[in-house]
Amino acid sequence: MRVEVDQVSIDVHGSTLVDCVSFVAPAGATVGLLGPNGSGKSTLLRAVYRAHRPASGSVRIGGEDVWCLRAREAAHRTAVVLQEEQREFEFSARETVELGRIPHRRPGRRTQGSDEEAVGRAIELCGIGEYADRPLGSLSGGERQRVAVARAIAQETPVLVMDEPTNHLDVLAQIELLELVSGLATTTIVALHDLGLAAAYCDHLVVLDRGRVAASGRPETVMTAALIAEVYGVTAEIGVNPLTQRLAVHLGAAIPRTITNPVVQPAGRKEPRHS
Ligand SMILES: Nc1ncnc2c1ncn2[C@@H]1O[C@H](COP(=O)(O)OP(=O)(O)OP(=O)(O)O)[C@@H](O)[C@H]1O
Repeated sequence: MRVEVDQVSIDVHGSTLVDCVSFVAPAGATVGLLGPNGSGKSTLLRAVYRAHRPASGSVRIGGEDVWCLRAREAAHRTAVVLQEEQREFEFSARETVELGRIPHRRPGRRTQGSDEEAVGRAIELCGIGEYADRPLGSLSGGERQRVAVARAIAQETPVLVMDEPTNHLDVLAQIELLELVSGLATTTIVALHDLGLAAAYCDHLVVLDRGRVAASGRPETVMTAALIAEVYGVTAEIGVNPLTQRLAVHLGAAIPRTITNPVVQPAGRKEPRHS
């Protein structure tokens, strides 16, 4: 299902955290949302999964504005994996994955066969069968993260929103997760910090810088040394990974900042991150 983010601006306590952001995630695409700490990725994602109403602009999923959908309809369209999920730690991993089926249940109805199938499939896809019956509180951060992904997959939505899902994961688990996500038929919007993984596994990248889109497009066009220097302030070289033939990002060093007397900046003007 296609996701259209159209001129979305988000204000919190009088500050504009996301400023007129637009992009389209075609049906089935994996879109990587990049940007330094505090650039507005999580805030923008909250508008996509209908947790924060934008001050202006719209998010349309399958052509419908998410704020015109009832909560249940929205939960049928979008599943979410957040950075640090607060869950009931006494629930088992399997019970946590079963929570993904709640939007599919009629009030008062028991679990159906289709629920069990979806949960079983998600547990297998995410490789969590070994500890499916252990309480969440006894699992490592990485294991809990996989359970959160399995819960979202069990929800069987056409759209998946993930906020830094590779946190806590070892290198193998990070690669497995991105291979899994990029292979799903769902439209996925995923906030990532690892530029190499984003370039290698996403179909489209959107780079935020201080709440605005600094670049958007296919990884080959977006992921340039100039963009990384401008947005992150780090030297970089872009190449091809000889093992995978995918795009590779080699990071160099921090570019020294030149301080240009911030005291005399006119009100409202943003100081360049680097010069
Ligand atoms: N409720 C709030 N009140 C005030 N400022 C906020 C609020 N929520 C977020 N911010 C600020 O908005 C900016 C964007 O935050 P956001 O969490 O969206 O960034 P991010 O790109 O996801 O960052 P990170 O990569 O560190 O997770 C930050 O400077 C943050 O401090």
